[in-house]
Amino acid sequence: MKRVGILGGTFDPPHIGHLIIAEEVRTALSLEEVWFIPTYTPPHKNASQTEAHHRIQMTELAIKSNPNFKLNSIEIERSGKSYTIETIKKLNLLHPDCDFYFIIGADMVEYLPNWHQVDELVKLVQFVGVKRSGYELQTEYDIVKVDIPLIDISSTMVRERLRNNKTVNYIVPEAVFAYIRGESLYGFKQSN
Ligand SMILES: Nc1ncnc2c1ncn2[C@@H]1O[C@H](COP(=O)(O)OP(=O)(O)OP(=O)(O)O)[C@@H](O)[C@H]1O
Ligand SMILES: O=C(O)c1ccc[n+]([C@@H]2O[C@H](COP(=O)([O-])O)[C@@H](O)[C@H]2O)c1
Repeated sequence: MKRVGILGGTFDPPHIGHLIIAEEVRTALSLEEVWFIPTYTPPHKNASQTEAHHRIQMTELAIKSNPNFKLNSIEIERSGKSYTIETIKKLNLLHPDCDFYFIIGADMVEYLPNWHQVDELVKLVQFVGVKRSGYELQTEYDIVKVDIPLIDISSTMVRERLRNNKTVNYIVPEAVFAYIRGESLYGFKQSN
């Protein structure tokens, strides 16, 4: 069986935290690939203000230098609320040769009890949790924990910095920052 990690996310925008956790888990668990799956509408947040096509493009730019990272647009194509159980059922059907590992930060680990049909979901896919500042990795569910360096970066922080015209150089990959500037996303106005 091919061992494949999944990193689902709103990626609004993608940042180096996403790339680091994907690579740390990939190497720690000997996964062949990690598939980045942008949500259409995240189940637990307000709909993103950033159109899906921008989030897809930015995710593609973020992962392009890593041959083990792939973009999968299954949730964007499905539209509506991106319940993970629907995605996993579909992926299991489409890829019977793959064993999937769904990577989540500790914020999502804490939230797991509220996920749609979680008791069935945890039987269909192996969750992998990584630490995140301000959240506990403790859970009643049978997840694999991978120890990673703590990365205190979030898309919220990136959006906030851009709104205040602060640079996000090195916090997001260079090509993503160039895309944000080119498309004038998040209210960023280039002054230097
Ligand atoms: N710095 C980080 N450390 C660990 N996990 C992270 C980090 N950033 C994101 N993740 C995890 O990556 C997945 C996708 O995250 P998402 O795209 O929502 O980014 P985010 O930074 O959490 O966004 P926002 O700030 O808008 O909520 C989630 O499982 C989240 O927990
Ligand atoms: O299916 C659910 O109920 C569910 C609840 C919360 C989060 N998720 C998934 O977890 C991933 C991270 O979510 P987010 O919104 O923090 O980017 C993304 O793939 C979401 O679809 C899924």
